[in-house]
Amino acid sequence: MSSARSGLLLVISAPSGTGKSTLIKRLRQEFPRLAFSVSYTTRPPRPGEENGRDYHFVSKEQFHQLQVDGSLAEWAEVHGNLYGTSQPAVQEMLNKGSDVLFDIDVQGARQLRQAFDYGSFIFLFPPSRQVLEQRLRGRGTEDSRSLNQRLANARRELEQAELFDTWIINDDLEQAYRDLRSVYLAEGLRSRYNGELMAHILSTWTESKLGSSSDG
Ligand SMILES: Nc1ncnc2c1ncn2[C@@H]1O[C@H](COP(=O)(O)OP(=O)(O)OP(=O)(O)O)[C@@H](O)[C@H]1O
Ligand SMILES: Nc1nc2c(ncn2[C@@H]2O[C@H](COP(=O)(O)O)[C@@H](O)[C@H]2O)c(=O)[nH]1
Repeated sequence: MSSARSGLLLVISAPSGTGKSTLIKRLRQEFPRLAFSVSYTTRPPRPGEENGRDYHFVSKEQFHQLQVDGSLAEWAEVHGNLYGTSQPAVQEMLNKGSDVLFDIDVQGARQLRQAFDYGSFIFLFPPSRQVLEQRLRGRGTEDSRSLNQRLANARRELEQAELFDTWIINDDLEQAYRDLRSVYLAEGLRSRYNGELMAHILSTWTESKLGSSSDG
């Protein structure tokens, strides 16, 4: 017997360059049921990024209007740009029963913790500062100002890792993916059954116990 459940919220945070997007991409390829919360940002697109798929790229004025309209479930200034989660888009995905994945910073995760009374909050650690810097440099997307800002912010973000339910070290990519996948599957299992179903099972147990005592 199964019961209806609303979608899961899977919130992933990490210092810039740790590998969130890389792992999220793999998870979404394996689990197409997993919807992605496409954020708004005032950051300019990087080569290869697509408006509406990676982000909704907006001006500061447009972002401000979204704030005023109350359309953002959370928002934050991250590495000098504004980022925010679309409240109506997330609501629509949850209403459809989709599981929703968020790639957001620690400030945003903190706000989502308050906005929703459930969800699985995952923090990814880079194996070291040196490796994080290598990955950011290797990605080749940041100018030196942005790179330094992202590295400077990393320490502050790591210091807030206690906010999260699960920590995963993204050293070996295969291992990190297996860990992330396991967390997602375990969350699905945890939310599959609700209190009503458990009460039903308990009630049948009580009845059969009464039956056996009258037999004996
Ligand atoms: N386990 C890994 N081993 C080696 N390289 C990795 C690993 N994970 C990710 N990378 C590489 O590190 C770089 C940064 O990864 P990615 O863009 O996924 O980081 P991110 O956390 O999403 O960063 P941002 O927050 O800036 O969007 C990429 O070039 C990616 O290919
Ligand atoms: N608080 C929020 N943070 C967000 C959101 N979308 C992305 N992010 C985080 O911003 C940084 C930088 O991302 P980048 O793509 O410019 O490298 C990273 O930590 C993201 O997780 C959001 O909607 N809200």
